[in-house]
Amino acid sequence: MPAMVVIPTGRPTRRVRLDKVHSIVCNRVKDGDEQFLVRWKSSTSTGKPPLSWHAVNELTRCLELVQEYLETRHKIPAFQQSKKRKSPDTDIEIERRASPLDRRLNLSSRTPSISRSPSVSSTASSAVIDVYNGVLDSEEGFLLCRPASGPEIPEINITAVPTVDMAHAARRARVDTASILIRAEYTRRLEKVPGSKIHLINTYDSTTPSLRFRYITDYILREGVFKIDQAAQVGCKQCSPHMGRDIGCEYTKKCDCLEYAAVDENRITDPDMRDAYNHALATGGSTIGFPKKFPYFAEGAKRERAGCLVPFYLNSRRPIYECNDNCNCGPHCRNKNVQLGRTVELEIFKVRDGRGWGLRCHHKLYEGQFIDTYRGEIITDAEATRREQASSSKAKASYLYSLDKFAESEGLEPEDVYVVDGEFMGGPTKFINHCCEPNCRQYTVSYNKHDCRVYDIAFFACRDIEAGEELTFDYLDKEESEGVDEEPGEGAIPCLCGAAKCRKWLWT
Ligand SMILES: C[S@@+](CC[C@H](N)C(=O)[O-])C[C@H]1O[C@@H](n2cnc3c(N)ncnc32)[C@H](O)[C@@H]1O
Repeated sequence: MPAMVVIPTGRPTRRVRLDKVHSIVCNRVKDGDEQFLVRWKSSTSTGKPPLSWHAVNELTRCLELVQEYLETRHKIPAFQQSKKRKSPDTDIEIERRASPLDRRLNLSSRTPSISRSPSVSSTASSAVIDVYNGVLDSEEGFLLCRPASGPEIPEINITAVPTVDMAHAARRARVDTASILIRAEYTRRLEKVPGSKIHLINTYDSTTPSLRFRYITDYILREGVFKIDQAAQVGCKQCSPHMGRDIGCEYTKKCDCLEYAAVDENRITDPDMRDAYNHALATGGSTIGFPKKFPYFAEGAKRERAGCLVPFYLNSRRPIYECNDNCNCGPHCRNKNVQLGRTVELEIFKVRDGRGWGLRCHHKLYEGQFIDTYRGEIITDAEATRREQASSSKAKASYLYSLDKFAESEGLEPEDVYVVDGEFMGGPTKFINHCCEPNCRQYTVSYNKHDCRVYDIAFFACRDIEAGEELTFDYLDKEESEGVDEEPGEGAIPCLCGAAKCRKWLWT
């Protein structure tokens, strides 16, 4: 019995399963359909893994692979074929010779494919599926391909795919439908992100940010990372929701959450208290019991300032301590802001000058306004080093954030510091580009003063920002006094921020 190629019938949509696909190796237009050559995963390592052509609407479950292929399509390696040998896709060869495009497509669809003999027309689609090195099968509406051999099955060595002709045709074939599907999938995912709407805007080309990225709203803790359980968080016990204006913790001397917050020196008017405070400063003693600076403007401030970070915190590096669910101050305490999540509408947009994608706000932002947090996987320092070394991208460092704010004060060794990796999982703030004169800044926000290893990194506007202006922050984020090296280090990326005081490198 000859080996079979089974094409499922009777199902309107056949979908290729992501977990079965190794990669996409080529594309073409056939019978008006944008098609992609799927390389299937094979249990045995073979130079001849199963391959088959699929219309893009069969690939909606593996669009990230289609996207990755399209991003490198212009540089797909073409393997030189011997003059005598025929391309496995003779029709593509014809596509290349003829012109204009429509004629090429018509011709190609009329030209018999050499692999037709083992393929069977599907009732589900007009397209004929060319299958190489394998047998195509259906399983509960999904397509699967398994390795097989036999005289009826055309064989191709994977190292010969794509051929020069295939690669040539692939580069010129239109991929509009694939681009639309990829964008629609990304937009669908954005719509699921909690909080105000996030738009995707690209007036520049047809690309979409990577579908490999997963939107998350909370950290994902990886192996070796421990966070103090929420139930064990210490809350403020002396406060109450009704301490005057029903806004929770307004007596900052009482609030246990603000125990370690910055002291409000202006409110130390009593001479004895001033002496005690000066003594604490001189000896590095505790500042518990002194009036503390409250981080956010209250409702009594100008309407647009309510909830914004006060200048003291905005211009300093002091951590912000917010109240938490175990506090007595109630849900409306004005010391709960970052933890309530993003309220501003954002736009991920394609930047025209080679910096990739960027982030901007759909409406005006006010100085001190909270934008969003940086999210990602929390990994150990060792894992961060491993990922950096394994990454082929020089840009990897720009997705890694050390949670080292309290390392010095708490005596943490560098290897005990956790790192947030936001490259493949995170939020829209992943798209904030660097600027040497930025309009945003990142701040440490803690909901649990006893956890010095896990806290939030929150972005706030450091000046008023007009609607549509790109949001940026300084990737170096050094203290004013630290200074910046002039010479670029290994892996430094030239800075394209265009600021008058540009340091020329993303980091040095
Ligand atoms: C955290 S990502 C920011 C989002 C990124 N533009 C994207 O498309 O995904 C950091 C990367 O963006 C690029 N980038 C950000 N700011 C830049 C700048 N000022 N100059 C050049 N490249 C920049 C660099 O490739 C950097 O590694």
